[in-house]
Amino acid sequence: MLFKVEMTVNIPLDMPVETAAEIKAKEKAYSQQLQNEGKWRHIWRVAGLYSNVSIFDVKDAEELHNLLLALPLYPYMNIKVDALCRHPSSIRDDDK
Ligand SMILES: O=C(O)C[C@H]1C=CC(=O)O1
Repeated sequence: MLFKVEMTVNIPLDMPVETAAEIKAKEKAYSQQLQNEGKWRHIWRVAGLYSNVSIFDVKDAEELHNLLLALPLYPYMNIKVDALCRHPSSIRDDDK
């Protein structure tokens, strides 16, 4: 199943810079692992914001839920999820 996920990060202003850098490095490694596994299919920065729009390709909503809760930045994120389905005009074979 495909899901569009919008993540907005709000790191507390009083978090030490080194702590924030450590969490961000873990987040990057986890994100790239999921991208390599094909579960995190796309990630785009929303220009001007500490937000991304991502497409996840997972078995079901429960798998997505578990992946999102494991994000190192999860405690500092607002997350919005929308389920996607194939558009009838799509020319791509992998849009399902
Ligand atoms: O920077 C972000 O948008 C938040 C998060 C998502 C992937 C990653 O490496 O960091």
